[in-house]
Amino acid sequence: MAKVPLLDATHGIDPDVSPDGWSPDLSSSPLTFAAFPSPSFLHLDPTAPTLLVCSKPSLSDADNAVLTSMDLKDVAGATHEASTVTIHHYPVAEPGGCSSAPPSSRTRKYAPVTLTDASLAKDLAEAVSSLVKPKDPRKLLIMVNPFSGKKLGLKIYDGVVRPMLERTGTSFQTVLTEYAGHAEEFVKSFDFEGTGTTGVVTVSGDGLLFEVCQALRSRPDDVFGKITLGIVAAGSGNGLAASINHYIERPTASAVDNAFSICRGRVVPFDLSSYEVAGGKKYTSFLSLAWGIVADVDLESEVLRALGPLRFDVYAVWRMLALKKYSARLSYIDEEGGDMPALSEPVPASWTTIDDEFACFWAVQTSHAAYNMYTAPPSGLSDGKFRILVVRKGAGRLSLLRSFLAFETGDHMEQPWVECITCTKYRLEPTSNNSHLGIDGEEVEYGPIQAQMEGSKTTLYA
Ligand SMILES: Nc1ncnc2c1ncn2[C@@H]1O[C@H](COP(=O)(O)OP(=O)(O)OP(=O)(O)O)[C@@H](O)[C@H]1O
Repeated sequence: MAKVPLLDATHGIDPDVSPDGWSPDLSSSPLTFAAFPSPSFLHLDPTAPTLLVCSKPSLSDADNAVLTSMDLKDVAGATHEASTVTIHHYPVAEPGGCSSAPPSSRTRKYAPVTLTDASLAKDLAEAVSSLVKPKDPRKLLIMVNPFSGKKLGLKIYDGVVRPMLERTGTSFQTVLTEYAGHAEEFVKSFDFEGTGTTGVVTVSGDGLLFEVCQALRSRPDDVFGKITLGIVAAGSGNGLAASINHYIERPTASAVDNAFSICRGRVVPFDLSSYEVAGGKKYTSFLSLAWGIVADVDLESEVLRALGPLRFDVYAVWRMLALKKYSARLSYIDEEGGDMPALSEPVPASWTTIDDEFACFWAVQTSHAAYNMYTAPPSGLSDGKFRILVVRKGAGRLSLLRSFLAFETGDHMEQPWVECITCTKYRLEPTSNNSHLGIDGEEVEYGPIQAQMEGSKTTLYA
């Protein structure tokens, strides 16, 4: 079968046609217009970024039938082996019937095409790949926690992430963490520049990415501004993955979606914040600070880890029945710029201060603090604010229980006993010594703590 002429892919196509910045690079190369033996033909539709498998070699044939179509937004790449080309197509499953449910996660659909000769297969695979691959050369450092959540980290890596990275020709190196602190040690001394590494992706819960961030902040080379972070959900809480899913407007997105975004290289600005605890130790955070009942549920429920995400619900009920009194001084301000006072000094007079008992205290900077906790509906991934959710004393167990149930939908924002404080700097000084402090789900030193929003210091695959 003869190779049919090239279709000029640049002609008549608006490169900005895709509303969310996923427009393929249609200016780079015309797509080879290749003949399949069936007989069917692969076209790039000149009016939309779509690959069409048609029954005729020319789109202009009036009686041409479109056998199948693939939106380029859903194509991760194409590979070839001998004369077979495989187009790696990951469309989003639409809800069935008349359901009004939102589209769910991506699933892989094979589009294997056998051509008459290997060089044609190579041309076609390269042409499709060049349309969808990120423009800049990339190399990713993938860190996998085999013990995240229900210990599915390795399975998700081997079953989803590694094959997709390979299929899309993404360059990467992988480290399986062997103990808590391994990722931090590794990243601290990793040669990003020498290896040409441009991104760090964890296949884990939020905890492993938190570890990576502490290593990145400790480096002298300000590497946050030079790399992109990514996460493929494999943990128990998965707050960042849930926030990304919310950002891309697909709440049920899965590890396949996370990996797809990483392979396609869609990058968005991402906020980081800086925490300081007594003694001067600092932490970098991307998610939350929990104290009081929220921290107790998150950190004390570690003993129920075998239950997976259910451990939070079981422990929350117990903690609410045996409710403690948590008292603290909370000070905050919502201002751009300005320095943070030393933790040992009083806060400036311009700050607001509350001395009280708090049934709940949860400071978050993304929409979701966990996969089922839509804690801060106004927050995105980079809006430069903390949202502190506070329930003060007097609300009672029943109200608190109603808030915990409402966290899943965000309805707590309508409850009169829930305050949502928006700020860029805050300090929490616990005056009761009966709880924990957890940054991004990881326990830190108990005592006075203060935080400053640093804004979009880095980027994130989303
Ligand atoms: N090989 C390992 N063995 C034991 N612990 C590890 C290992 N690798 C990493 N860790 C630690 O495990 C902790 C939890 O990891 P991770 O966040 O991946 O899962 P998770 O706690 O189940 O999820 P989430 O943080 O979303 O609730 C982290 O503090 C990390 O330091």
